[in-house]
Amino acid sequence: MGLCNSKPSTTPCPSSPKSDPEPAKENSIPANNCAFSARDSTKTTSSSANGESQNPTGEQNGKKSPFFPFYSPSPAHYLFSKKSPARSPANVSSNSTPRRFFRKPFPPPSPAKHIRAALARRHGSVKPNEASIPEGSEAERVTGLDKSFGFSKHFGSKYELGDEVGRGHFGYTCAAKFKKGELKGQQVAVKVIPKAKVFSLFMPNIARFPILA
Ligand SMILES: Nc1ncnc2c1ncn2[C@@H]1O[C@H](COP(=O)(O)OP(=O)(O)OP(=O)(O)O)[C@@H](O)[C@H]1O
Repeated sequence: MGLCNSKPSTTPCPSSPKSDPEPAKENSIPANNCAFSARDSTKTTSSSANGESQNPTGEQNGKKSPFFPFYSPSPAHYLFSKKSPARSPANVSSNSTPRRFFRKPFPPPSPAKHIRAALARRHGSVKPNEASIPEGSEAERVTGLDKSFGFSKHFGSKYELGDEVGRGHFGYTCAAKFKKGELKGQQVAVKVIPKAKVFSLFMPNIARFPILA
């Protein structure tokens, strides 16, 4: 399929019947200017007067594409055909990478661990931040800090809560003072995060868990 844009020549078109002894007349359309000349020529080459195929490879070249109902020069149909070496079972088994299904290296973290850790902290069976390793001289400084993050029941007995000094996304910050101990009277900032917000944000699946509610 195509349009011939060349000038009309005096040589006869191969698709035109050979039996026509006279050259094309002026008012007739020249053979080279005719549309679909390639399709017509395919027809003429693929069959002869005897009905036998003159072009043995013509059948393969003129094969219809599986995607288009007409002739396509694309070799795509060969890839999808059973003759294609890419589809042969021998090549599939020997050359292709075998399919392997790997297991996940680690299981996904269970929310139950967080619950168990919170319970352990609450009941004192596990020291808070036991796994953290202080580095160098920082160890001495860190030991003085209260790192028992969590939900302290005795907060009110330790600190005197003051005014709110600011707000964040998760909670608000208040000024507070130590009530007793060595740090008595020292002012600190206490960040208050409502329990409901913590569990709804970080652990939405166990927000209504009865133990921590
Ligand atoms: N030690 C402090 N002294 C004085 N003001 C403070 C202190 N800590 C926090 N604030 C005030 O509280 C505000 C909120 O502090 P916060 O740490 O909650 O901020 P944030 O990290 O943005 O919050 P979030 O993590 O919830 O998004 C701060 O913008 C600041 O104004």
